[in-house]
Amino acid sequence: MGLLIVIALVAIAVFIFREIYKLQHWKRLSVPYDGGVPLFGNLAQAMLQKRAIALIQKDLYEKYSNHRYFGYFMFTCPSLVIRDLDLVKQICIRDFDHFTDHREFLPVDADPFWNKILFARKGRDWHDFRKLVAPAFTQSKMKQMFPYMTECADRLICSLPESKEVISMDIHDLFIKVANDLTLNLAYGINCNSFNDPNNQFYTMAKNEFVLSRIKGFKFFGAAISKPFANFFKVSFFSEESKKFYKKLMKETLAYRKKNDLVRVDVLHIMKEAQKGELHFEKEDAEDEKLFDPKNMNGLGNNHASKLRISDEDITVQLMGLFFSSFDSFTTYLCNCAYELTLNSDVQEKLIKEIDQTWTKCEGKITYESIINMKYFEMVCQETLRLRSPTVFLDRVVTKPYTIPPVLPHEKPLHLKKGQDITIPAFCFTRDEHYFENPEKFDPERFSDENKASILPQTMLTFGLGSRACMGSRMAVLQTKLVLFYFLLRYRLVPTEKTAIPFQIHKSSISQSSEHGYWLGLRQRTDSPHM
Ligand code: HEM
Repeated sequence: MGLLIVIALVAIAVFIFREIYKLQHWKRLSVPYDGGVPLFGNLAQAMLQKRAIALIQKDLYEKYSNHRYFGYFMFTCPSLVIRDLDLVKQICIRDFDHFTDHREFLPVDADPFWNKILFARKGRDWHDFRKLVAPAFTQSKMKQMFPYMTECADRLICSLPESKEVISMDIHDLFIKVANDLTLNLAYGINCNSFNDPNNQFYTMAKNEFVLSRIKGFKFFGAAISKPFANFFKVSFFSEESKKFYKKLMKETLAYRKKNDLVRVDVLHIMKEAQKGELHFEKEDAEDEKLFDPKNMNGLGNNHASKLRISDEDITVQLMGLFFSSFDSFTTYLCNCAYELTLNSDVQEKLIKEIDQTWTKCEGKITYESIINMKYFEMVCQETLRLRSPTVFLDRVVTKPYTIPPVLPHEKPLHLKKGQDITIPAFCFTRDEHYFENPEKFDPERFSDENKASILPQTMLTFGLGSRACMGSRMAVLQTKLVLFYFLLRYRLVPTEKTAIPFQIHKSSISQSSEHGYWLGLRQRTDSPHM
């Protein structure tokens, strides 16, 4: 017993010493930094739910306004925060081969399944996998899937209740059902109406699995501060039950298609094409090819022959990732856009006018081109991506040693070792007056033809930058437009007593969602050309 106590005390002492030593990381590298407490680093206020991570980063970003970078602690992990836009470009694009990976969210030993998702893959394995699936979300594929998206969005919005009164609701509840039904349709070709039948197995499973709960948050915090904790408790991103559910769903869908000789171009079909090595860029996807294709790495370039094959498990996890993105980032984006339209009725009216005109011009038969060519809609979506982007920061890990040469008089060469964590504070750039005048104002005119040239691409990082940028950005924006299109054809959004004004960023979320939900009013339109 006595020996056990001694061992425990020694282990605790070693742990504390390591934590204190880690907190000196930036001092040893002569990088400016702002303290941090053991275990929580600079995020203690976020853990106590007193200040959102976005705002903690913004405080530091403003404090170090004379620096191109500064140090901070993401829990126990020392991370270099990049303030300078040229450095952002260097890291994400020019010298990308030194920064090819994301930080490890869950160790492979704890959760091998999660580590098969493209986002979590590393180095050469990531490169080869991305190359195989890159043509999956291009313009030509979106066009092929467009009729399903339209039909689904229209059907869902049409099944909302009729009412002469303003309907007050948390629009997040509504959009999460939309996200479920749209994703199920796009991924597996399954039609489902979660408004009419909120207890259907697909929605129940997805809601339990993809809406992050406090318990999951606690598990992930444990994993973030201690790899042994993650490995010991086998902390995993998805539950065993949901893995089984989605594996079975895939198997049954494929069997049904085979039996009935059915071909449907959806994400499952496209992934199966990639598995057979039959997925390629189309001629019209030249722009996407530049965007989605990963860059050559470590000089191996295109001559490297990949032996990588896509397994059924790989497909299952990518489809679950699609659900997660839809439930999390896509729904937040949609809610934030609806919120800003509610508060900015002049913008909403202008958009409704454009929607009505488009509907009338197409005689109710909406096409891909008609949505893409709506200029004001694009401006509204871009401004939402700026002011209310779900993405608060990007992350990278140094995968090959790198030196940041000095530029400012007070700087020395900064040698970054392999494994050094990097944070790119996307939220802070969108709130910086150097880049956006009156940054807290929702103003789609920033993205008009006359004004948009002055916006620096590195300040708009919702979907990331460079070879690791989001592959679903086109799909996310297209779906957002379609849902809002059909929604605003039938309803106007108005504030109610319960609408949280001003917007407060959720204090325990890593994305920019609202602390007090999205209580908005829906007023049925009497002037709609849809009637
Ligand atoms: C509004 C919704 C979305 C937002 C804000 C978003 C944001 C992001 C961000 C910030 C990244 C990391 C980029 C980087 O580090 O440079 C990312 C990666 C990724 N996203 Fe999205 N995403 C959204 C929706 C989607 C959807 C719907 C899909 C699926 C079709 C998707 C698929 C991916 C994939 C596969 C990656 C990993 C790319 C790689 O590592 O090579 N995303 N996303």
